[in-house]
Amino acid sequence: MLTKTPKVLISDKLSPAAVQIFKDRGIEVDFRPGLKPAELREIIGAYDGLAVRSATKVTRELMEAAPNLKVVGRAGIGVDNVDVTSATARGIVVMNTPFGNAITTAEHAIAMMFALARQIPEASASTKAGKWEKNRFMGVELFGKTLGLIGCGNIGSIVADRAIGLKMKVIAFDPFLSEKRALDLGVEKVELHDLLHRADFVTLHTPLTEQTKNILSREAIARMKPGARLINCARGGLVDEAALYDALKSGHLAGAALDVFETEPATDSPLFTLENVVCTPHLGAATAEAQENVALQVADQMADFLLTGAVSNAINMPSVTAEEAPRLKPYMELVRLIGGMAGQLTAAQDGAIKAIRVEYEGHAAELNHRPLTAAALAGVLTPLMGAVNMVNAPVLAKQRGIEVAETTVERSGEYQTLVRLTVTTDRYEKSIAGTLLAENRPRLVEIKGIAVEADFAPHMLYVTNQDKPGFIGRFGMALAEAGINIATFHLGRAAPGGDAICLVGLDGPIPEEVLAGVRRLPLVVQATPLAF
Ligand SMILES: NC(=O)c1ccc[n+]([C@@H]2O[C@H](COP(=O)([O-])OP(=O)(O)OC[C@H]3O[C@@H](n4cnc5c(N)ncnc54)[C@H](O)[C@@H]3O)[C@@H](O)[C@H]2O)c1
Ligand SMILES: O=C(O)[C@H](O)COP(=O)(O)O
Repeated sequence: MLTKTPKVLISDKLSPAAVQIFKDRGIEVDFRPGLKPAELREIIGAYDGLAVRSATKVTRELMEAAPNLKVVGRAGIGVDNVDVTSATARGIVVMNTPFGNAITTAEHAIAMMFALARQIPEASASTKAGKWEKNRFMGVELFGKTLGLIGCGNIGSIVADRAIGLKMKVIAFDPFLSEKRALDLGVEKVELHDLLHRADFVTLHTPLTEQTKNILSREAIARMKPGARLINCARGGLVDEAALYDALKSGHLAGAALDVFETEPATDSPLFTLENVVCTPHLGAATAEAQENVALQVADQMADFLLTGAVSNAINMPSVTAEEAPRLKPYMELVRLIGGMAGQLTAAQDGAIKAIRVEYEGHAAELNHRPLTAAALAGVLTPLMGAVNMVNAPVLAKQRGIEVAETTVERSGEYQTLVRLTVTTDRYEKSIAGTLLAENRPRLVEIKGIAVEADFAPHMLYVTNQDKPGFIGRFGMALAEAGINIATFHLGRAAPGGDAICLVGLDGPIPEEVLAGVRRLPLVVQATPLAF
């Protein structure tokens, strides 16, 4: 959430509805579709949010030039034009609008299937050319034919519904489609080789990922039923275009309808020379209704995130609803503080973190934990790795093999609400717990199982010592002699004469030589400066 007015750039042709939403929500917005990549890199540094369709390539280089960028909003579904891995590493939220153009795109796939079956584009061009070639265009019926869906998610299932209405038999290959969902949709779940062997029409509806890239390879195309027709309204990279050309040219396939291409804009392709190929320039989502839907949705989602911290439809972080965001806000601060303290103490002791556990007790147990745990991880990791936020923290923790666990205890103990964070390194385990007091004031209540009540101050000094007479006097004197004012002073101990903790709030950072002096005092075990 920002304190200054956020600024958003719209770099693709979005409906003007998006501009209006941003303005209405008090966000500064610039509408600059059609910028060249270098021009975009020049100006992106000024923006907190970037709204795109598929034309803008949100690359690592672009994001490196965008130190203020917090959110990329995709007005549409496919995010293959966004380097999500780099965005995540940089702590940038990537969100899309998963449903806004699904019906429109499914309708386009059905339109393409009809266009292929009846050669409508060629027949139209011939008729307009005055040829009246009534005998040239012999089509095929869809009735009773088998339609093979590769990918049966939002769009695939709408295509299935419409095709069943046309009395087609629908089969689907989708590893994530359950038998129950297939049954509900009225489609038969099959393996890819079976689908290729049986389908008269094959239609693609998967995202473009490392797994789906080239899913219709030369070998897969060779296995398609002779005379079959292909429809691709998903992504160009799903199909080997050279192999498709060969299969169409040889007559192995009867036709293909392509809305998407490996390289876009596609202004030249051998496929364009073939009569049995129908093409549209990535028009799947191009209806007034769909464009209005995705523009409104992406603008609202981005505004919610920038203004309130609510997160919907993010690809790379857990959701936070608009209702949850204000409830989570004070806890976000609490976990940032206790996480930051744990991280600073870990950094001071040079331990390699093996595990981080976050326990939520009482009221805290009732909250949406995933974003809180992500924020706690960010708190721990920031002192060790530099700027980490709740977007990249879980990924960084995973990359470093840190085991992350969350537990909830519904019943509250001494505090009505409590969050305890435990960091386990290769050498020790350290826990820090905090609560929220009246008006959501964060309060530290426990360190290493020892009760220590303290407010967080921007500068603190954490000292562990042996609980023996003389420490407090010498410690106070050391700071006083250096002219350092103690703002707050908090003590705790495991047992009389045992390990003790002293946490002081200071008016500013402690100078190195004073810190060294404190470390040399008798009974002091360690002294670590903390900044929040
Ligand atoms: N032409 C256009 O203008 C246009 C418009 C919208 C969407 N799209 C494309 O359509 C794609 C699908 O959109 P959606 O809303 O249906 O997405 P979705 O996430 O709802 O569905 C995708 C489906 O693909 C399945 N899948 C994933 N990997 C697979 C694999 N290896 N093999 C088979 N199935 C696999 C998933 O399980 C899921 O069910 C988008 O990712 C986008 O690239 C294109
Ligand atoms: O993935 C999508 O939503 C479609 O490919 C639409 O792309 P577009 O917004 O560039 O039309």
